[in-house]
Amino acid sequence: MLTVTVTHKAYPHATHPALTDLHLSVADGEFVALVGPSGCGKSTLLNIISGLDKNATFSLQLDKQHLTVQQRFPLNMGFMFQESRLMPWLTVLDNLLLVLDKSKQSREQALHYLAAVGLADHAQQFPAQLSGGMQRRVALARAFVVQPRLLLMDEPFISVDAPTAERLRSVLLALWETSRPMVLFVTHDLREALSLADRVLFLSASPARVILEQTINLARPREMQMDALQTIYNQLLTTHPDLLSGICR
Ligand SMILES: Nc1ncnc2c1ncn2[C@@H]1O[C@H](COP(=O)(O)OP(=O)(O)OP(=O)(O)O)[C@@H](O)[C@H]1O
Repeated sequence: MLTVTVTHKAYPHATHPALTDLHLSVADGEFVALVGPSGCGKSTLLNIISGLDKNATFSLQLDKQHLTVQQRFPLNMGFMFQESRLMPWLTVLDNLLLVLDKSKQSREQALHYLAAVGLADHAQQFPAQLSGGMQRRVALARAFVVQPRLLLMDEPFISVDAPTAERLRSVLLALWETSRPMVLFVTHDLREALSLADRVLFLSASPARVILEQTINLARPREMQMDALQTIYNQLLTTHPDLLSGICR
């Protein structure tokens, strides 16, 4: 179990803190979606957890052990951002090897994950030779190739067309089912959150707090359970219309 508490985060010269007293936890093997309005602090939160942002007062506990910034390696974190963030001068394979050591075993592992996302035949191509959806699949493979215990995803399927996003979500779930890392998945999109997560945490406007939590006890793939999903969706919209303002429904 990972427990996160952000006591205070303010950007220089900002009139208000970006985050105060935000608390959440993720169980082993759990897929958690974070849904909240634009600007509430979702990316800030992931940056703090990842260690990219060190200017915050916060605590991370893994199985009740406090983790300092230097001690995060047990989490073996994988990342996926709003853009693919591939190195354009490296081949697809080398983009994966960048996050691994240079052993023969790593190369095999990278090729294994490229095959798992359907890109076995594209290992020697450069990112610019791939479509946007294929580049996201490379980014997914790169996130999983480190065999993360924690995966941080910041709106990874934003600005791709709906069928491509659907395909990427099913690739993500297939990868996740094989190793079951803890996932924190940020999205504006309530339907995306409900289709993926075990638990959805709804965040308030800035500074973000968890104001509602919804457990989704439905087997995956959830396209087979549209009626049950629609019921949860309708209940949320009926019972919490104010909380869901600013979220894509
Ligand atoms: N580098 C920065 N310097 C100053 N203020 C920042 C910086 N990054 C973010 N902020 C501010 O902090 C607040 C939280 O931003 P953040 O990007 O974390 O929100 P978000 O919920 O991820 O937004 P979105 O959903 O639009 O991506 C916002 O008010 C934003 O303007």
